[in-house]
Amino acid sequence: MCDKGSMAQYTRVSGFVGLITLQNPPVNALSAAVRQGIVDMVERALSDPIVKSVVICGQNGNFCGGADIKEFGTNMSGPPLVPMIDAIEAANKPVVAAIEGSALGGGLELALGCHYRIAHSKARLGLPEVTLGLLPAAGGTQRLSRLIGVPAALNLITTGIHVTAAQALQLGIVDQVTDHNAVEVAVTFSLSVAGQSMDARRISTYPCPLPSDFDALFEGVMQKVRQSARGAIAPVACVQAVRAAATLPYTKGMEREQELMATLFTSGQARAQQYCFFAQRAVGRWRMPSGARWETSKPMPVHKAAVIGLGTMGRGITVALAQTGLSVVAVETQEKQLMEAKQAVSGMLERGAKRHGVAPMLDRISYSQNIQAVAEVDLVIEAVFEDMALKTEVFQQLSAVCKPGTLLCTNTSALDVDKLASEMPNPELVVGMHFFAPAHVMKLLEVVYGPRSSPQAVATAMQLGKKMGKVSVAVGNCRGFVGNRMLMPYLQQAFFLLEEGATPELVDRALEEFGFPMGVFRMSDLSGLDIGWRVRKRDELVEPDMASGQSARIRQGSRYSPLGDLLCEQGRFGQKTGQGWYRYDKPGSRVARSDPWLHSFLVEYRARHGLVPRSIDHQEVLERCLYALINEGFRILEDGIAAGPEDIDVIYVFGYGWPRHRGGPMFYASMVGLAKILERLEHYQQAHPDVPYLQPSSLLRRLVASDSPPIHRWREVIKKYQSQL
Ligand SMILES: CC(C)(COP(=O)(O)OP(=O)(O)OC[C@H]1O[C@@H](n2cnc3c(N)ncnc32)[C@H](O)[C@@H]1OP(=O)(O)O)[C@@H](O)C(=O)NCCC(=O)NCCSC(=O)CC(=O)CCCCCCCCCCCCC(=O)O
Ligand SMILES: NC(=O)C1=CN([C@@H]2O[C@H](COP(=O)(O)OP(=O)(O)OC[C@H]3O[C@@H](n4cnc5c(N)ncnc54)[C@H](O)[C@@H]3O)[C@@H](O)[C@H]2O)C=CC1
Repeated sequence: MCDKGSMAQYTRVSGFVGLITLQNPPVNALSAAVRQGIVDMVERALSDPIVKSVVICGQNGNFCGGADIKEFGTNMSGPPLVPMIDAIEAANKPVVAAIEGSALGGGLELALGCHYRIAHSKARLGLPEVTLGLLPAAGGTQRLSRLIGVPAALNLITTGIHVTAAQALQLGIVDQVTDHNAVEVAVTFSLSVAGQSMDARRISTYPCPLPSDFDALFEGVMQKVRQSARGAIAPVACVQAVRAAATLPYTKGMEREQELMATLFTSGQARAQQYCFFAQRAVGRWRMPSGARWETSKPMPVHKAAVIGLGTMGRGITVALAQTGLSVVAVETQEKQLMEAKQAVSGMLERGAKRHGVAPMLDRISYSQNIQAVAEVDLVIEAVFEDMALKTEVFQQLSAVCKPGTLLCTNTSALDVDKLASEMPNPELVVGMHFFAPAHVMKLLEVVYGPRSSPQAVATAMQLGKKMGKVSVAVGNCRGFVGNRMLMPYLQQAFFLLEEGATPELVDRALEEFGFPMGVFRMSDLSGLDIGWRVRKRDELVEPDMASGQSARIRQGSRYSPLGDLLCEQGRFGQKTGQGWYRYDKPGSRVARSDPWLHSFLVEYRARHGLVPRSIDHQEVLERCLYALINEGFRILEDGIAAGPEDIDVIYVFGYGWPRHRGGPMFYASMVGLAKILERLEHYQQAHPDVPYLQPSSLLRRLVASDSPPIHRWREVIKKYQSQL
């Protein structure tokens, strides 16, 4: 017997079992139609006298990815989840969830309403609502706390992590894990408990086990989430909801869960985080200005890869490639570096393997000092010093050594990828693969294409990035690509603010309160001040100890702050030298302390240049630093370097610590209001006419003139703008 009409299919199997299958590909999200289907089919199964038990599963080996996130911004209709799940729990016939694939968010809440949960060994379970700016408001906070206890529930709900079936069994979330067909196992099991009372299986009736150190536990977790979430409200609400589970009867706890969800549901933070969810997926559907795009570009197979240069980046890239299962040839010319790299790579692989309970992939890597060793690889990632002449030489050697068709990638952070390609016999095989440090940890990868890069080369780099677990974004070739290019005006404004009266502490505090894990000066100290100094020297911006007065702060016709150069001249390179914008107890130590020397230096510097310090507030810091960065984002869109605002936002959230609950710089601009951003940029530009970065971009003006359309409609305006250029 079978009813295929709705988005929850009903079949009677094994004679007496009502099997309800959710059907909403690709993840069986609980859309209004699916919820209606479940309500109808559960009612049907429970009222059918022949049916003794019920099994709920998902189509195509995937239980349920939770509520349909696309519905959140709309007028939601259809049956609500809470009464639907309550009705399942109240059923007088056993209801068993057969979990294959994912049971996430509302999907897991649905399973928690069932009397038993049987999971396939490859299944993943979790309550990831916090990552969408929400909390599990279909009873998830109340039932999970009762089922697995408060500490474990807090961990799952405040982090949104997915657990494996084995971990879920250990925690007590599922009753059984199987390597066989989970639906068949669930059907057989459901018949074995048919006719029994389900009173002891209704989680909502369980008492919530209280930990002995109750207050200390909640205080500790609250402190932790406040520290790591930096202004995000969802993790705090999650802790409050679990606390309600621990202190209130179930119905009161449910009321509290709903109350907290109501605040989150309509918040800007939830909109921002849900935007990020879809933006992260949208960047995979890349396109190039030539019209080449993801669907029509076939990646080349990559089984064996090489890394050239085993410094900071090369080591991380080697680890990431090996962890993906590829064979890696790692080449380093300096013997000492090679020895150190071998040790470092092995250490990273062993630590990673221990964390994930797998074998380290040490035997996947072969080391060499000779570039001839890469003859048979499918793809090379070059990570030698940031020097165009050296990179050109290495690429020429690679062209001679590698088999035909090998893809040649550079990890340059700012050099001209197209210029490098133009020196090669096969420029179509050259792309940038710009990883972020540490390369085996950071999620972002910018795949940089030039006008000569073939779509196949871009597709291959994008696919490899995905396999490596990276969020890969295809971007055009320009100085600094997307991320580092936008960083320039941000850093510049931070320097100017110091000249005008701010301190590194004040600027950093404003940015950290905004949600960055580190302010611009603490971050610069961590990365090393010498990196920017070297770039500025190459750009001929650095002048030896200049005279005082205005002209000392003008370079190439624009305002310039030599503050960073002056620190470097003193050997203050940041954490590695124990001194930078802050002081550190010793070189390499991480705790940044206020430095009286730096404050006196700033006072003396301002006096020398006739600068009268003024009081600067957080608002000005945010507007000057962030709006200048956003303005450059608009220029990047104008130039076609990024295909859309989502690409920029994903780069900033995954590579630069932009707080996810603020959606990324371009989304943030849309929330602040484009007219306001334009007005403030015009205001600051009038005050600082010698700063080109504050000159509002034409695209920003155009968008404001078009009544500031919502962010998902910017692409239309950009396209029109570009066609008129
Ligand atoms: C499931 C995954 C792990 C699969 O991963 P993968 O295979 O890699 O595929 P993807 O590329 O990620 O996805 C494929 C495709 O599917 C889309 N998609 C995925 N999940 C969803 C989803 N849940 N909804 C919609 N679409 C989804 C994805 O976007 C892709 O499509 P594309 O974008 O076109 O490429 C992985 O996908 C994943 O992790 N998914 C998300 C899982 C998740 O976060 N689930 C939680 C969802 S939130 C939830 O369940 C909420 C609740 O439980 C609470 C419900 C209560 C709601 C009631 C509201 C009441 C509020 C009261 C307010 C009152 C206000 C007032 O008073 O007025
Ligand atoms: N360090 C960072 O945070 C980031 C750096 N990058 C880029 O990655 C590249 C490498 O940077 P780092 O790893 O920081 O440099 P690094 O200085 O730590 O390492 C470079 C390594 O290349 C080796 N090398 C030099 N010439 C070689 C050759 N011909 N063959 C083989 N090995 C050679 C050197 O001996 C050294 O071990 C640069 O282009 C840099 O701009 C990109 C993103 C972030």
